[in-house]
Amino acid sequence: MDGDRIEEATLANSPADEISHLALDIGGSLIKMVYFSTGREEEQQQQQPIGKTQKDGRLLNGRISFLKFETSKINECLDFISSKQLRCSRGVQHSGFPASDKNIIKATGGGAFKFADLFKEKLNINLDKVEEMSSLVSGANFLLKAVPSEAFTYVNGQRNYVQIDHNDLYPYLLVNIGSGVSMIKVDGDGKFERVSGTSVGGGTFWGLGKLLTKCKSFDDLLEMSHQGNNRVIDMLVGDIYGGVDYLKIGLSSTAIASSFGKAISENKELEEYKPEDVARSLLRMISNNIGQIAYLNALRFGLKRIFFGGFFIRGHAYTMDTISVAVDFWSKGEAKAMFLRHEGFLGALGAFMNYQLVKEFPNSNPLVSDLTDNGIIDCCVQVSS
Ligand SMILES: Nc1ncnc2c1ncn2[C@@H]1O[C@H](COP(=O)(O)OP(=O)(O)OP(=O)(O)O)[C@@H](O)[C@H]1O
Ligand SMILES: CC(C)(CO)[C@@H](O)C(=O)NCCC(=O)O
Repeated sequence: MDGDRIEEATLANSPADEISHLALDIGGSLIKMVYFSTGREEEQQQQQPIGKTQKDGRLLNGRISFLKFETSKINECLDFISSKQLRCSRGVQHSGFPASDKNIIKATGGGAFKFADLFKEKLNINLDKVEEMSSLVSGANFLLKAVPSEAFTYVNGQRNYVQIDHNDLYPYLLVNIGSGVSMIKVDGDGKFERVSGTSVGGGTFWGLGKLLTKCKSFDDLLEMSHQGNNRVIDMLVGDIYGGVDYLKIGLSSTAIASSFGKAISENKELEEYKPEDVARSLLRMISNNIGQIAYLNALRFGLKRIFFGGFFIRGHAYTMDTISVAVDFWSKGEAKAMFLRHEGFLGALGAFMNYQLVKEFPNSNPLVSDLTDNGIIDCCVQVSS
């Protein structure tokens, strides 16, 4: 976790950068941070992509960077902000952002309520709350419209990037798999409805996985699941049907009939199972379940595209594969599961969009297409002069 934070921070924020605006999504498990930083003034002058002052403000080049912290270690996040604030306050004048923004941070997620007093006490910062579902939606819409190659399908171990037609984006189902899962029908910019949710989500995988395998980190649990074999613990159709398929109801002998079902008949203790196999069955059970509920909601509203976000996915091949297969299986190939490269940052990005700074991001701006894998989107924002 620390490694992630430090690595991304170093990459994202060179000494010359000035952080001006920062937004947070403080969730049940993780705090996601998105911030805008500019280069030095000389660089700005050299780089102006459009090179002109707009009637109502000026354009600044910059980059949006992404960081995450564990919510249980919120002090790390406070320390990070506090260390950047010095630079930020110089940057406020330097970049031309209004000074009044200095002590206000846009924040979404439950922690924007829970930790508001802590931010005030420790940093003298007021959290300006942005509603969680609307943040998720504006973050997803921003990424889908602004960032080329943001969305992809995952089929047979292959990522296939999807070109999004801006005129044909809506409606879609957004499934955000955080600690819990929210399912949102999105009909346009700011037009959405949370149609379903489930408490069996990323927190369940991490919580149960930690108890059952004694692993120390989420990434270790994922890695374990990668090594494991779910057939050791899951009861398959073939286990019940003596090795044959049950094709009349569309189930092959290798389909899971009952997640963790073998643990009953085998009469073994937990210690007798390999943690890797437990992790694999757990990941499969939760991913399948989410894929199925997502499909049912897509069916309910006639939606063909389902975008999956949230930090549970973590770009993990087996997770994406299980979700894709579940959606494909239940929809008989009618609905498509799609994933997002900035999966975990939808809410934080949405809260950031609430500053209404980013004016220039469509594909026409060449800087935007320069998305790197280390958590930075170059962009151009418009500020009042
Ligand atoms: N380094 C990590 N530490 C903890 N959980 C992680 C980590 N990486 C991925 N996860 C997974 O991501 C989930 C949290 O995802 P996310 O940050 O999107 O949700 P959240 O905002 O914390 O939750 P909610 O929206 O329900 O409040 C965890 O429950 C876990 O399954
Ligand atoms: C409560 C939230 C929205 C907090 O992010 C999330 O954890 C969630 O959607 N949980 C699922 C709750 C339910 O719909 O059963």
